[in-house]
Amino acid sequence: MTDLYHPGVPSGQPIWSPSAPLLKLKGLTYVHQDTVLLHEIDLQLARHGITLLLGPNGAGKSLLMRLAHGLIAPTSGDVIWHTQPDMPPLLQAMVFQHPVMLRRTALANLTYALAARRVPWRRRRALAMETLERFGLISLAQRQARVLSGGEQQRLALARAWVLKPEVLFLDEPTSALDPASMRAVEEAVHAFHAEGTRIVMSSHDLNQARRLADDVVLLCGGRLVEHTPAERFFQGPRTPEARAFIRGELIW
Ligand SMILES: Nc1ncnc2c1ncn2[C@@H]1O[C@H](COP(=O)(O)OP(=O)(O)OP(=O)(O)O)[C@@H](O)[C@H]1O
Repeated sequence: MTDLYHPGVPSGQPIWSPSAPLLKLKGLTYVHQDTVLLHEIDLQLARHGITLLLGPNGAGKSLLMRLAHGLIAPTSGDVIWHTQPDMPPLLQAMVFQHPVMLRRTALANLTYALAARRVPWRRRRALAMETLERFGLISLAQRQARVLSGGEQQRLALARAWVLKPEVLFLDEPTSALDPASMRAVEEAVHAFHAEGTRIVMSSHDLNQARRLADDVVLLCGGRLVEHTPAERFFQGPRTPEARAFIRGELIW
């Protein structure tokens, strides 16, 4: 954690700076049964923006997000969130590729999340209904969440994240298997989160989507970080042969 401390300040006193990276991954490595799934990832993410994780199947995108989100522990290396001193940890949420819904109605999935956040019960229903409306789900409020279609569940998962007002949101391929209208709704939601100040990190296989959404792009391949570049530069003139091949639609491993 030493580099979160200003070198000129005695006794390691932390210096808060809004321009410092929000997240640093340092030498992040994840090994499962002697197989190295993530190799010494060094990555710094700015405080604001939308980061797209790209890469072929099995590149390690989900693993990277689960490690950063704290769902699993790295074998070695560090996940360092640079937050203001004396402030509570950042409020984070993650929406999975196949969201897990509670065995309750769509509405109750949201009110339950609000209860877990200790929102007073008098306010929960109104907040949940307002959010369902926003995500085009109001007509499904009383339907069991687990019988909703894949696209509806994705939107409900985003709505559930929305009511939590997270400061950081990880999205794991949130539009895979969605029809064009649902995909557009999810992308609008991503923009809305961003407009509310939520830091977004998401994975996708859709290069057009990455072009539409990304401020910066992280390309992973075979558990290694190949390139981390501002989105415009990534699409106009990627630095690495792997990134050039990936944009051409060629397989990279
Ligand atoms: N808990 C785990 N135990 C063992 N292997 C795992 C585990 N989680 C992920 N892996 C392996 O790690 C590699 C990276 O998986 P990950 O899900 O991160 O890939 P991805 O880039 O998100 O792929 P996709 O685009 O197909 O979703 C894969 O080879 C996967 O089989």
